[in-house]
Amino acid sequence: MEESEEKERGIMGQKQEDEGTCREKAAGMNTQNSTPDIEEVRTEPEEKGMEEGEMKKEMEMELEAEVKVELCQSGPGLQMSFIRGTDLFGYVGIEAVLDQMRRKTMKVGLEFNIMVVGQSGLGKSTLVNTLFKSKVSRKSCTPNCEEKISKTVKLHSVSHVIEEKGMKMKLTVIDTPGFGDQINNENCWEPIVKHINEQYEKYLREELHINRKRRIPDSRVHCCIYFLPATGHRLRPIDVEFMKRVGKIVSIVPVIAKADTLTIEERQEFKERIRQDLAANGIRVYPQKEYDDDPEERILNDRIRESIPFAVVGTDKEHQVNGNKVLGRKTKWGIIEVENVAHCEFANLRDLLIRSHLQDLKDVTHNIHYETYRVRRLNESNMNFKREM
Ligand SMILES: Nc1nc2c(ncn2[C@@H]2O[C@H](COP(=O)(O)OP(=O)(O)OP(=O)(O)O)[C@@H](O)[C@H]2O)c(=O)[nH]1
Repeated sequence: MEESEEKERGIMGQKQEDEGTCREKAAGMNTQNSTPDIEEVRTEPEEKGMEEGEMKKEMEMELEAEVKVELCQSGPGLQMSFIRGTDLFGYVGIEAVLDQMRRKTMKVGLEFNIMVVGQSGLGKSTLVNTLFKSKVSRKSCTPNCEEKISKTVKLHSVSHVIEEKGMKMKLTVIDTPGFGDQINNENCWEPIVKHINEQYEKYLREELHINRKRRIPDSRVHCCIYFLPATGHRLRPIDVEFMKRVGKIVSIVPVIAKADTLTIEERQEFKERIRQDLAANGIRVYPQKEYDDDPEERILNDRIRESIPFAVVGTDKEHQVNGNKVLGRKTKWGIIEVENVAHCEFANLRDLLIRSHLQDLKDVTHNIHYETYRVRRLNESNMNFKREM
C-alpha cells in the first residue's frame, strides 16, 4: 500500500472510531465497559505460486475489498456496524442525498446575518457592498440618513434577498454607527453585546414554545467583521476590549480597513503585530482552532489563521483594465483592483465569508455560541425555579 494511502486509511479508521465513540455518547452508553470491537476481515489469496505482478494486483484488489466492520454493542438488542462504500455490492444511492439537500436548500433559501463594527469612515458600507456586489449597506438603503456622528452606538439592520443561479439568500447587514467615535469610548461595546444576546434570547423563546414554527426565523449574528484602522501600529485598547468581550459570543473576523494606504512592508509588519497582540490578549477570532472538525479542516484553517487579519480594499466602482471590467479604486498612480490577490486580500475575505465558510459560520453560531447562551439561560431559569419552590 502507498504510504499516503495508508495514512488516509489511518485517518479514516480513527474517524470511524471517533464516530463510534460519538454515537455511543449520544446513546448514553458506558464507553468504558463497551469498547467497540474492531474486526478486520481480510481474504487470503487462494492461489499460491502466482507471478509477482499478478500477486501484487490481486493483493491490491483485496485491500480495496477489505471489509472493516465496527461493532458497537451495548445492552441487549443494539448492534451497529460500519460498512464503507467500497465494500457495497453495488450502487445504493446514498450519495444522492446531497442532491436532495441541494434542492431543499434552494427551495427554502438561507439566512445570513453579518455585523460590521468599526469607527466611522473606515469603509464598512463600501466593503459590504463590495462583498455582495450590490447596494446592501445601511447607507445605500437610507441615502438621506444623518451623516453627523451619533453620540451613542445605534444598531441598524437592513435585509435583502439576493438570488444567484436560483439560490436565494436573505442577507441582513447590521451596522453599528457611533462605535468608537467618542472621546470616551468606555463600554461602547455594550449595545452590541446586548443586541447579540437579544437575538439568542429571541431564538430560544421560539424554541421553547409548545407550538413551534416549522422554521424558526434566525436573526442571530453569524459573523462580525471588525474594522481595524490602517495605522500600522498595534491593536488599540478599544480593539482589544471589543474583541475580547464580543469574541466570546460571536464569530469575529478582523480586517485591516483601507489597506491601500499601507505599503507592502507596512502591511506585513502590521499584520504580524496584530497577530501577536491577539495571541497576547487571548482574543479568539474566527476560525477558532478548537472547533476544527478534522485534520483536513485544520490544515485549511491554519492557512487562514496565518493570514488573518485580511488587509482589504473596498469599492463600488468598476473600471476597464485590459478590456475587462474590474472592481477597483482609481488613483493617480493606477487602479487598485479589489479582487486581485496581488493588490489586496479582499478575495480571501470574500472566499472565507461566502464561498468556503458561510455554512460553518452558521454552524458555529448555532452549535457553539447559541448553545453556550442556551445552557446558561436554562441553568439560570432552573436555579430561579428551585429558589422559588
Ligand atoms: N482609500 C480607501 N478608501 C475607501 C475604502 N473603502 C471606502 N473608502 C472611502 O472611505 C469613505 C467612507 O467609506 P464608507 O464605506 O462610507 O465608511 P463607513 O465605515 O461605512 O462610514 P460610516 O457609515 O460613517 O460609519 C468613502 O469616501 C469611501 O469611498 C478603501 O478600501 N480604501
